[in-house]
Amino acid sequence: MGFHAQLERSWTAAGSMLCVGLDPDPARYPSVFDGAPDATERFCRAIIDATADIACAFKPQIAYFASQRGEQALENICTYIRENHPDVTLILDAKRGDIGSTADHYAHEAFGRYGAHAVTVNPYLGTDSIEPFFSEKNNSDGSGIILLCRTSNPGGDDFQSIVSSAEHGGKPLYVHVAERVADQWSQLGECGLVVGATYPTELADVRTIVGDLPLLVPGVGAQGGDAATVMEHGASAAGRGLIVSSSRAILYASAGDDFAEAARAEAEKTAASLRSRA
Ligand SMILES: O=C(O)c1cc(=O)[nH]c(=O)n1[C@@H]1O[C@H](COP(=O)(O)O)[C@@H](O)[C@H]1O
Repeated sequence: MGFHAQLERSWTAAGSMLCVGLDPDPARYPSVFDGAPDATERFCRAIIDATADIACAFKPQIAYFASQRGEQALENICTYIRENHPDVTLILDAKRGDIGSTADHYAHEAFGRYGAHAVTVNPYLGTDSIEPFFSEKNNSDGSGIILLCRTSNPGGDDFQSIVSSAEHGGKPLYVHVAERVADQWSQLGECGLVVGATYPTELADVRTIVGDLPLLVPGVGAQGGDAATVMEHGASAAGRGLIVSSSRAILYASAGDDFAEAARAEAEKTAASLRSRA
């Protein structure tokens, strides 16, 4: 099943557009995991099982695993999600982007090794850096890419808000990205875009440009974005179209033995603001 069809299935099954970000930081694990060699895998599985029925997506962040030599744990967790929670969309947050010959390997990593339904990709190397993600060799299941458009961090302004010359339309760079994805890259394969919850005006602009394409919206919870505002500015005409991601606020809702229950309670609170209207 392709990325977009999988996402429709997930929105319906979860009844919400909440994505739980998996950013496992050993320094913040509850003490029950002290000294456990498989702590990362067990911590993530506990969070996954506690939230799977109300989450449309899980989004593991690859750096959190790679920095602790945890690629095998990531692989196991991805397999666990695909096998035990098939209704939930698996998004690998890797923010890849490179020349075609290298992008080929990034695509194989995301879809072949980790079995992701979609992977986050940096658009700035252009069309030939995107094509390998959609080649038959790397992607026979219709997996998708989610392109960074207007990121949630303040420094996103440094480049993404620069307005092009009149010759190029006199628009901010993130608008050029949205237009390119909507008009051209969506013809190559199934796409989505990243727009931070912390920039609701830009979120509304991007929604207008890209029609029904899915928007991954990080920045609620720890970064201060508001879920209800995201719904208001970012939902598609059908009241769907969003993957609203929160990581730390859910993962570390409690440092005690009740961490999984606390994670669920926090996830429920956010999901309630993100109920799809369709
Ligand atoms: O692509 C992303 O997921 C992403 C894009 C963006 O613009 N901002 C952003 O915070 N993220 C990721 O989303 C997660 C946010 O985590 P919390 O702030 O703890 O919810 C991190 O894993 C970030 O790497």
